[in-house]
Amino acid sequence: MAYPILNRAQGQLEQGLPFVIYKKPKEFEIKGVFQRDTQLHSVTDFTESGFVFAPFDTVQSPILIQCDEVLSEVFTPGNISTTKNPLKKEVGASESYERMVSRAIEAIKSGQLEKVVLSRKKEVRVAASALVIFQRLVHAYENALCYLWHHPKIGTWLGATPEILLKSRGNSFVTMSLAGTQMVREEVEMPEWEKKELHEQQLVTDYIATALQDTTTDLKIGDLESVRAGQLWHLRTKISGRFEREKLGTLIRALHPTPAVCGIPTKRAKKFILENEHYDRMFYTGYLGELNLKNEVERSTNPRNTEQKAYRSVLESTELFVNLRCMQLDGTAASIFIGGGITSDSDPWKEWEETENKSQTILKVLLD
Ligand SMILES: C=C(O[C@H]1C=CC=C(C(=O)O)[C@@H]1O)C(=O)O
Repeated sequence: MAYPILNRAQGQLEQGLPFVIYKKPKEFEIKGVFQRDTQLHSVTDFTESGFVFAPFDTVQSPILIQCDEVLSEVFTPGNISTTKNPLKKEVGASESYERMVSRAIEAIKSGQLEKVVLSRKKEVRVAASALVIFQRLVHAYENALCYLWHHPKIGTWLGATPEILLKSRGNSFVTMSLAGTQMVREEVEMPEWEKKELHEQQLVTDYIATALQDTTTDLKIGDLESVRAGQLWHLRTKISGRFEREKLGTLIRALHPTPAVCGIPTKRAKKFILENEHYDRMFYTGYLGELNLKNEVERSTNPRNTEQKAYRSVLESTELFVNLRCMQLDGTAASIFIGGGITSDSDPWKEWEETENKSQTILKVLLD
């Protein structure tokens, strides 16, 4: 294996011990958090430190992998093969998804909901191992958080997500409103967005801004941007501000689940999801990442004086991502999770196609 940290992960898998290996967006480092026993730790008040893995349903506690050992290794980007042929799209499975989307549109038009994010699970057989898939992910998706997470009492998950839930250091934080999807067409430099997508994303931005008002100060809503995630474009607005460190748990609870993965109003959208999707999302559309992790930061004592030596200080930071474009791996059986936001302007067939397009992010790294 190209990286010793991957051998360490392989050893952990063989011994049936919990771990996570991951690469953050645009960073050139693979990190690993390894736990020495099989205990299932959970997060209770967000003062804990470790790697958090939270389900969509807030009724269940987030899981924590404890930092018994933390390793990191320089990552060198390069091409490794992923499939180049467009994969055959599933035929015939679309009807029940389209019916569910139509029910959601009716609920929205009748005023019960404003927006709801619906999803499904796609099952495929794979020959590649978890570690091989992880390596393909980190090479294919430079701008995503790519991860392989394992706990013997829960299972194995992998993914490449473009969405930040919360990034905080000291008293400042950044989050984002990400919604609206279209396929990349290489002949078009920048995508054009329809009213439906702009509306869908604006709903998310407005919701987040309102949800954060009581817990934060100096709230800034950034510009609307088009961002690329693999073969997909999304609309994104960065939202930043300041908060009191002791309120980290309140902030996370205010953000999750955002209308980018659940809907508006949250409670009714969640009820609609639980009653209509007919499968368990588990950790898909939950969140994952570093919670109160100590990171060494290089600082200059005086930025104007270049001769003065830099010194290292240790800062606690939290960096959480929404668990999108992910899969659960059980031996050779992979379940890929995909979904999309439904508003009154949605077209059931297009929504089905969007989930098919999103599934390519993971399918691309599964085939041999
Ligand atoms: C729920 C998913 O995407 C969300 C994030 C970005 C764009 C979305 C959309 O266009 O609908 C969704 O809100 C998913 O990819 O499974």
